[in-house]
Amino acid sequence: MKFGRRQGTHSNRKGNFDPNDESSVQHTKIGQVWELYEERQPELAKIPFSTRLNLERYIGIYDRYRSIRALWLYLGVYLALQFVLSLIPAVQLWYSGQLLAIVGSAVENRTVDKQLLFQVAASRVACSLADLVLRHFSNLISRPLNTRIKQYYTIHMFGVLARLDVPTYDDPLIQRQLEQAFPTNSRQSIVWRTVVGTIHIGSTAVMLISQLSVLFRVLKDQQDGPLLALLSFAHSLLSWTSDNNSLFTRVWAATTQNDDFIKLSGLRKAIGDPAHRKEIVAGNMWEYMHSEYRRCITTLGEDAAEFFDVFNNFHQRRFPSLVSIIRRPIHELPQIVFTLRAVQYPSSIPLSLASLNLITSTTSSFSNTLLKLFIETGSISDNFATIRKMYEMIHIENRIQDGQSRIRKMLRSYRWVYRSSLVIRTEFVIYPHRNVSFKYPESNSYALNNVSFKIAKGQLCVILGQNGSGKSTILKLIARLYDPSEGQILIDDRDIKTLKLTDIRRAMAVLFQDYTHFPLSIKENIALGDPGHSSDDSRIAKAAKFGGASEFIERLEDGYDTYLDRPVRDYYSGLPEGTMNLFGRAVSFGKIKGMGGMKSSESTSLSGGQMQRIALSRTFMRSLVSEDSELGVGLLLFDEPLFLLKLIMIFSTIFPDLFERLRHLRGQKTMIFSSHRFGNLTRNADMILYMHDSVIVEEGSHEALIRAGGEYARIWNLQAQAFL
Ligand SMILES: Nc1ncnc2c1ncn2[C@@H]1O[C@H](COP(=O)(O)OP(=O)(O)OP(=O)(O)O)[C@@H](O)[C@H]1O
Repeated sequence: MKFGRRQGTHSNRKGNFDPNDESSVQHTKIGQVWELYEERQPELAKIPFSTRLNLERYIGIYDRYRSIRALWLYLGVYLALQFVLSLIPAVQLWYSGQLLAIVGSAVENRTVDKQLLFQVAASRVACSLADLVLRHFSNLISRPLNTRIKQYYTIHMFGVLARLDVPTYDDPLIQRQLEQAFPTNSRQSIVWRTVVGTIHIGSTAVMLISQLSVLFRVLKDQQDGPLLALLSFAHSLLSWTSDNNSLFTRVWAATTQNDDFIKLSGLRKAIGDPAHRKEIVAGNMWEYMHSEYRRCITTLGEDAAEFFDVFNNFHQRRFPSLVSIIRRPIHELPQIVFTLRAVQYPSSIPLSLASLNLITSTTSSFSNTLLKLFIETGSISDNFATIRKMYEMIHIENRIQDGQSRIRKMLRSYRWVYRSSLVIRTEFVIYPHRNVSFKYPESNSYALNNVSFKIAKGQLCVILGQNGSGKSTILKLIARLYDPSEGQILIDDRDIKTLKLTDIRRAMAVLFQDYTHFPLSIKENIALGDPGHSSDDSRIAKAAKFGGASEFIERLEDGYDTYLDRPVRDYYSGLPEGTMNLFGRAVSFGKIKGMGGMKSSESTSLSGGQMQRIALSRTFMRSLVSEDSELGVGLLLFDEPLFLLKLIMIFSTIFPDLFERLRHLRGQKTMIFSSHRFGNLTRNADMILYMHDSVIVEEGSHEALIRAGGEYARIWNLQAQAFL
């Protein structure tokens, strides 16, 4: 059998545009690898400012910026500087016109007004110095402006990201918008780029209008002045249209379905990623990978490149367009007009030469400015749309909607009932699942199918079942990471959806199977279990002790301050260690690294089990809250915690009464374990839910299930002895 890619299955998920819709999308194949899809624009939309500006959108953004008051002073000065800077070319042009007048009168009267000439020359020098100084100040101001805007924007985006729940965050549409609005490696924020771009468009417009009016005044009395100006402008405009192949102003996307290129990219990624190094070396994979890499590159030739490189080559290979061919003779026309005029009226040569020089230099700077203006207006409206999206993202509704009832209120009422037994702090008494069914977003099959069960307060429940049977999903629904597609989950007879999410989350501690480590210190990693006590070192140490992590943490060089994966990389110069530099000195970083306290490795390796102990300590940190808080953790959820299960297995053989003690230690806390393992844990569980294919097939205590003689009993008899 040969594996193959499914053909013709373009995704129709939300947010993907359909490349088969040829009426709105133009498809171009760029070489063997890349497919470019461009949105067809109505002709009118290619003209900047032709589409209606929706002012209300921008006013909304302005309102938000009003809150950063310090910005406005900087911005005012920046604007004033840009305005003055945009007038300087017109002033310079005016002085050039004065020079032209001096040349004209010199030709006519054979005398030069020396004083005026010096004045004009000095003024031009002054203009260019003023330009230099103003630009310097403008750069000085732009730095703090950029930093402040970027910081404001970063905090905003952190908030946007932090508040999203699991299904919302996982939505590919949201992911794409986040990537767009929150580029990770850009030095300038899109907001600052847009502010600068908008100001630049304004100042360019001022510059063009002021230059044009001065040029008109200077040339209107010159012979052939208007004609020469017209020809030069025609050339500038044509050069803009013929160069306008750029992708800047269009909506486009490029993809590839080329197997060799995809494989080549995968191989390149794998070889450069330290995570794969162990397997590559131990599995002796490098020879195969190298030969495959070579084969793919050889097959694809020049096309084995990223999109922009291939796209540029593609355009360079194309024959010049008709417009760019016509552009060449038009470029020479002003010279031809000047030559003809000079033959006809030799005496006018100096003046015509000066006008020609003035016009060509002005129009070439015009054409550049115009080109930039067109590009910027095209991309600026996209930028505004992106910024607006970015601000609106704070209003993205989480898929999991918050409830209104405070658990604290429930607690009070229970306190009243249980006045005599104040030990009871949490009232997470029962967790019934009522006919719950659930499908993951974007999935067509049930992960849970009509599941019902009931767990009483303080019970130890073990959910058993094979891979993919739905165990973790139950825990995720109890933690309200997702909501059931059908049915209800009740806590103390209240629908979990009506309870405040913060209260639910505060009242439970979860250790997920696919737990993660945050790129923070070990101390922070544990403290995040209970952020309210993050500066309480003794509590963190206690949690680490419970989690079985304290011993190895204390042995680490930096102890609790160790970073497992340091999020900030060190920078080194590019000279390779062990080689000679230009002056014959051996390149060695040893001394520098020693002085700077830089480590040879930027990550500290721990074993899988040790990693799990840190995650377990975080869970215990959370459950310690219950010891001195009014609303403590009442429910502990453990998703296949291998380390904990192993510990329980070992200790239960040494201390036969372990489960009694656990029960006592646990107090009123309810515990739910998801596990594959049959053993002491299941034997001592108050309740076992045995799952198969998204359904609970058996339910009860160990004894009851053994008596029932079903699947649980069968597997217990086959396997359990090994785990005891
Ligand atoms: N995020 C997800 N998106 C789509 N489907 C998912 C997702 N997570 C799990 N599933 C699917 O839901 C079903 C139940 O998965 P679940 O993780 O609950 O199983 P499990 O019993 O915990 O398995 P394991 O013992 O391997 O952890 C599986 O078919 C799985 O493929």
